[in-house]
Amino acid sequence: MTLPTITVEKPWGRDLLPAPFTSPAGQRIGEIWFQPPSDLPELLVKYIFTSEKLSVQVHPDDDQAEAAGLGRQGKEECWLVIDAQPGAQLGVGFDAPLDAEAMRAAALDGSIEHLLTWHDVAPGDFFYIPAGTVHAIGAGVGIVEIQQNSDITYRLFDYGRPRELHLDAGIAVAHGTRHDPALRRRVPRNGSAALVDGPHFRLDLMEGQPAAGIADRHKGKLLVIPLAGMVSVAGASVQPGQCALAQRLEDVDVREGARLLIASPVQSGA
Ligand SMILES: O=P(O)(O)OC[C@H]1O[C@](O)(CO)[C@@H](O)[C@@H]1O
Repeated sequence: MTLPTITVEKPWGRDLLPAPFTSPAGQRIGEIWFQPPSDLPELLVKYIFTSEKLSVQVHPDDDQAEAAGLGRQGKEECWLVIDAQPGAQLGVGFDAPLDAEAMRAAALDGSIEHLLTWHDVAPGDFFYIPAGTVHAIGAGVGIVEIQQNSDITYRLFDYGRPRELHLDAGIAVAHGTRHDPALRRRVPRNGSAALVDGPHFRLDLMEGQPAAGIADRHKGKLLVIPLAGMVSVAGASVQPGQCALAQRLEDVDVREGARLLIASPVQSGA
């Protein structure tokens, strides 16, 4: 089953989207969401296309989301860069430790942007962003984002745009620390790679038919996100730019040379 999409306007989005996406005239689209199916509600897949920086922001974990009365899921997310203009960057974690008071002051005067660790990025760069990591996606990138199905973003700084900030809530959950280098990597141009192994979901990049071992990681329903080439789920073609629900990995057929991401939730206790 191919998931329905929602196009989301964003002040940092683009007037023109890369194929196969199209932007309605006069709208600045920043995100394409694939509506989570009712029988796999834990994960949300988005494409993100930027022309300006996103807010400097942070997300809560499961316990913090629940304590705030915002649902049972926090928001851990990960990004695979699929296109990047020269000089495009992602800001993740801080260069040096920062306490809550200094973080608040830096958010208020905007200097927080310069305290983040900014990474030059290219297609194939992959980042896992645990809840509590202060981050900002930069201008001129295209990203596939796989995240817990939660829409809780606490904005700490928004470059003066007239959107709501969430300083108290954000600083309460933000870690004033560096991003763990083990949580980022450049994935190979060819071949398969296990990208995320919990705690909330598993994510694999696959080329061609599933390699041995992948079936052990994705035992139940999964989301299929083709990046290039011919992929089908239960006999129905799924194109790059689409996302489909598969009942099981055996239903996914991948033609030689095709590349795709597959994602499945980690059930608690699994
Ligand atoms: O508040 P902003 O700047 O629009 O950013 C929100 C977006 O940022 C992300 O958390 C990515 O960092 C998206 O999942 C989310 O939709």
